[in-house]
Amino acid sequence: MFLVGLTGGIASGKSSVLQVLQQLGCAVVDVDVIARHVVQPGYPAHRRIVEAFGTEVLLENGDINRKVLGDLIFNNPDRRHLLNTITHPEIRKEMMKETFKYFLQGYRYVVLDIPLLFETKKLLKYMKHTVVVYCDRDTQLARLMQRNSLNREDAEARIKAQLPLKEKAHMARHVLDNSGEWSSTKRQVILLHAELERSMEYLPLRLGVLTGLAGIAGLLYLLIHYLLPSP
Ligand SMILES: CC(C)(COP(=O)(O)OP(=O)(O)OC[C@H]1O[C@@H](n2cnc3c(N)ncnc32)[C@H](O)[C@@H]1O)[C@@H](O)C(=O)NCCC(=O)NCCS
Ligand SMILES: Nc1ncnc2c1ncn2[C@@H]1O[C@H](COP(=O)(O)OP(=O)(O)OP(=O)(O)O)[C@@H](O)[C@H]1O
Repeated sequence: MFLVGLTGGIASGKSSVLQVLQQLGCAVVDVDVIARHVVQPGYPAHRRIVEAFGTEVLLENGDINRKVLGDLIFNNPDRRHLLNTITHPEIRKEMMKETFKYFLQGYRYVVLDIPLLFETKKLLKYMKHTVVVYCDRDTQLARLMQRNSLNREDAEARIKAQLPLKEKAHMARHVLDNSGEWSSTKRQVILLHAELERSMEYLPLRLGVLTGLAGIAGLLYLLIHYLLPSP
């Protein structure tokens, strides 16, 4: 099985792309969904967030007030780092569990939507393919302000909390440009899916070649050690 790391910037369109890949039959893991799961009341990360940031980051029902916590961390790198050290190990554990379940189900590859793949770098070495969902800065800002009902300043702070999207695009093996119409992005996703599927066709071939080479090495070993007369 191999892993495909899907990433991008805040509101660049990762979830929308992931949804299409899921509809096409891919095994997908959404790290933002996991990040919401591991901070529910009763989970260790929830307790540690309250210890670190105080009860003002809680709603009346005990859930994390995501708007308040977001405003606290997106404007302050130290607080952001603190939240990351609390949540990221829990997120990674859940991610591994979900990926392993797909492995047991026989999926040949899993697409993981990891917003901070290039920032934290911890998971990069496990990704056979990296995909960046890119859009130009003005479009990103406008979509973020609209989706999260944010003013320009707060939206810019959220964008600045991540590596520039252009830099991420340079680092990725595949780039999907989501600056334009959604129909254009969808076409790019379908082409990417076809490419990932094709790359799997070579897997049995590679396994065959490796098995063949191992067989030849074994035969040579037998020949040298048992069949050839000792000098
Ligand atoms: C700060 C929180 C409460 C804000 O919640 P909110 O519902 O407003 O946003 P949501 O979780 O949907 O995240 C939206 C996007 O924000 C960006 N983002 C989230 N956390 C971070 C972070 N620590 N640093 C930089 N960008 C981040 C990502 O692009 C993400 O896709 C939440 O994002 C959070 O708990 N973050 C810490 C966990 C984390 O790092 N998640 C990112 C995936 S590893
Ligand atoms: N091509 C597009 N045209 C118009 N709107 C779009 C397009 N692609 C995405 N959007 C909208 O932009 C917003 C951000 O998209 P999406 O939620 O998929 O991004 P994301 O990268 O997953 O965001 P985040 O990780 O920050 O939650 C959504 O409101 C989505 O409907």
